[in-house]
Amino acid sequence: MIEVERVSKRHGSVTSVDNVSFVARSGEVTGLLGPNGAGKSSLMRIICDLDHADSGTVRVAGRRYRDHPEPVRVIGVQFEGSGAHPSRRAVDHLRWVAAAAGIPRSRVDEVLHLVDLPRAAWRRRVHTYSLGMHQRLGIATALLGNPEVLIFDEPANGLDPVGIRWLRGFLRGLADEGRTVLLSSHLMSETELVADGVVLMDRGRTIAEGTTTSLVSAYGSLEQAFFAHLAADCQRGDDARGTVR
Ligand SMILES: Nc1ncnc2c1ncn2[C@@H]1O[C@H](COP(=O)(O)OP(=O)(O)OP(=O)(O)O)[C@@H](O)[C@H]1O
Repeated sequence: MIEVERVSKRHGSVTSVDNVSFVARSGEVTGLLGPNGAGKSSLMRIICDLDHADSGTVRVAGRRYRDHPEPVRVIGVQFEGSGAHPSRRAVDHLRWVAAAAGIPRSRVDEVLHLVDLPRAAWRRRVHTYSLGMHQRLGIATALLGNPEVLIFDEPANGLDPVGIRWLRGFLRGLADEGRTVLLSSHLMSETELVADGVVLMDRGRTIAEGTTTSLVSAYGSLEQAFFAHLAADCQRGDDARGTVR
C-alpha cells in the first residue's frame, strides 16, 4: 500500500505538488492521470524518496521509504525507460544492480523472462535497444527485488500494440499477486482497461479520485471524466485569477 498524505512540493515559484492525498491499495492497479506538467512525476519521485516533499507524509508498505532496511525489496521503480548505461549489455546492467542490492544473480534471468525480453536481446548493448525494449528492461530492473510495491512512470511509452496488450496483462498479474501497482499515464483508454482506481491531477492538485468503475459509470469513459474534471478545474483556476469570459 502507498499512503500519500497532504504532500506539497515547490520548486521556486512553481508548486509541482499541492496538498495531494490518496491511497494506492495492495492488490490493485492505481493510475495517476494528468496533463503535461500536472505533477505526476514529481509526486512519484517523492514517493520513492528521490525528492523530498516540503510538507506532508508518504508511507510505502507502512513506513517511510528511508525507514525500510532494504527498500529495494519493498518498492520497485521504473522511470523513463531502462535507466541502463547505453554501452552496457542488458544482462550486465541487471547483474550490476542485483549485486549492488545483494540480490542473487539467478534473479536476473527470472526478471528477463518475466518481461518477455527475447533471449537474443539479453546480451545486446542497451544502445541498440528499441524504446519498447528499454521499457521492458526498466520494468525488469524494478522487479529485481521482488517488491510488493511497484511504481511505473509511463510504462506504455514506446510499446507497440502487442507490447501494450502484454503490459496490461502483466500489470494485472502483479496486482493479482497482491502487489500495489502505481502507474502514471496519458493513455486514458488503456488506463481504463487496467486500473482499478485512478487519481486525476492538474496543476499539482488532485482534481478527482475514485474507482475506475465509478468514474466510467458516471461519465461514460475515463477520458470523459478526465476532461469534465479538467474543465471544471480550469474554470476554478480562472475564477480564482478573476478571468472574465
Ligand atoms: N526540479 C524542478 N525545477 C523546477 N520546476 C520543476 C522541477 N520538477 C518539476 N517542475 C515543474 O513542476 C511541474 C510538474 O512537473 P512534473 O514533471 O511532475 O509533471 P508531469 O505530470 O509528470 O508531466 P509530464 O506528463 O509532462 O511528464 C511542471 O511545471 C514542472 O516544470
